[in-house]
Amino acid sequence: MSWMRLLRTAAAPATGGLVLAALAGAGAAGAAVGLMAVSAWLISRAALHPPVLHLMVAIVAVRAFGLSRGVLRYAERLAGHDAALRVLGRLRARVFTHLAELAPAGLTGYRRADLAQRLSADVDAVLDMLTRVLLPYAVAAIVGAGSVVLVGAYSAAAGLALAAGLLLVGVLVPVLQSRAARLADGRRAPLRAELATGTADLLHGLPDLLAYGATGDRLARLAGVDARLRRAEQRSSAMAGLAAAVTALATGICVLVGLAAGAVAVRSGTLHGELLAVVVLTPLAVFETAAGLPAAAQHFAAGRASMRRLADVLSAAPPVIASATPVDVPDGPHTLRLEAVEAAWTPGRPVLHGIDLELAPGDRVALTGPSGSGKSTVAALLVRFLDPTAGRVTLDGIDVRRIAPGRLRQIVGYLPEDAYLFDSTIAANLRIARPDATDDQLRGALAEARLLDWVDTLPDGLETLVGEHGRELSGGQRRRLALARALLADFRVLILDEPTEHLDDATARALLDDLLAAAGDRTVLVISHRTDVAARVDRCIDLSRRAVAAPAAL
Ligand SMILES: Nc1ncnc2c1ncn2[C@@H]1O[C@H](COP(=O)(O)OP(=O)(O)OP(=O)(O)O)[C@@H](O)[C@H]1O
Repeated sequence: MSWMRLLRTAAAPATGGLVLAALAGAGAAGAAVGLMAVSAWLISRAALHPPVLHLMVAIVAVRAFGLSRGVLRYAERLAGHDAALRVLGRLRARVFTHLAELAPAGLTGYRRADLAQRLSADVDAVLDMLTRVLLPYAVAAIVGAGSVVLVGAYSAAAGLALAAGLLLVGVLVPVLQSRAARLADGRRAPLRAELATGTADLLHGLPDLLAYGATGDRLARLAGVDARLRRAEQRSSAMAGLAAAVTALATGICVLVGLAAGAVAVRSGTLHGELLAVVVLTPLAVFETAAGLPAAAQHFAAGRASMRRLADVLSAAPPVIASATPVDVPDGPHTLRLEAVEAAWTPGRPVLHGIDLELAPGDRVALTGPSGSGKSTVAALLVRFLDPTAGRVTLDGIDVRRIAPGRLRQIVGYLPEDAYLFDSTIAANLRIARPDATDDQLRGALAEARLLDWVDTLPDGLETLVGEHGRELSGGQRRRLALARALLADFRVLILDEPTEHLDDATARALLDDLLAAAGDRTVLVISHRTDVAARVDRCIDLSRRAVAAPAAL
């Protein structure tokens, strides 16, 4: 998808509001030009001391232009921002939804901070594109054309000079400036992303960097990126200054040309002396409207770079595509199967080869194998984070590609090793699984996960804050809380990925026993390195004998 198509489709629903804003803006700028023209005539005419009644229409017009300018400017801001903020809201939701569709397999090529940047700053750029680029250009085009006709009607030469000055300030300078800004933005956007990811990396890895005394090196690298970014910003500011200078120069030249051409026309009798001030002063007001265009061109260059980054994310094909006509799967006991499955996260680099696996209702199966043998990939296939490149995954005999992903994930729950805990309360973390759960239901899930006794000792109970990434909890408590959340969701099939990783032996054994007891009659697939898991399950599958390196029959 091109950035232009993205902008067009994003702005299409707000066309009415944007047209209204452009008309109001043109009205406001036109009122400023009218105010200048009529005032110029009024002052010249009044100098000749005519009866005041001859000036009444002009006096009323001055008041009308003066009053309407503010009202119309307000209307432009209101309509323009209302339309642009609606576009912004819709676009942010669209980008977020697409990122959610891409996650997790489709996002491996992106860095988190970079994605956060796209979702915030790059989406915000659409607001600038509409209110600081599109509207100023529409307003300047309408008012510029009208003013050239007005001034040209009195003096063709002054009209031509105004047209040339407006083209210089509104088209030539912005085009040159946008070329320069494109070069600067080509450098600035990646530098900003590098600074954001580098800062996020530094913050996340601070304890380790401090431990190894490596902070200085990281800070120096970030300072280098910052310096390059500053230089790019300075170059872009210098261009803005140059554009402002050219605008001031063009305004002055137009006024002088208007004065010379007007004086000649007055002398030759083709222009009434009272109108000379109109020809000379009107361009001042017109250039006020055009003066914002070079800045608009800069916003355009920055906005286009952001829109390209968004178009790039939005063009990425999701790793799994939901069926347009999904098959319904009724509640009840479910059987999951992998049939001669091959899988790859990256095309051409298979991770699994010829895998068959059946999980019948109530089965307890352990999946073991060395690191990298594809255990988590099997889990990803079962919850359809990834589709097989060959073979199929079925639920009750139905290919999971024909089932709505949301429905499949209501039935099959995946508890990753690093299940995310939000920086909120215990209750809020549990209600992610079931927002309408009562406190009693939360307590029930905590009791099943053997965490209730501990929660009851806390002064704030369910309302206790768990800290960032659950930092206030021990490793075992974090796993149990994540398990309680999965139990609350009431998945019929539970996939537990390395539930006891990084725990000491005694804690790991107790947790594993509690996990399996809490799972009740659910189907459970435990992914684990631990050898003692085998004794606690019905069946044990060792992936090392079935991975790509050594494909073998089951
Ligand atoms: N989200 C992902 N994106 C890209 N490649 C991935 C992703 N997840 C896993 N892989 C790759 O797939 C291969 C198998 O990884 P997987 O995590 O399935 O193995 P594992 O047996 O679960 O390993 P571990 O025991 O270390 O967790 C690895 O080479 C890994 O790099």
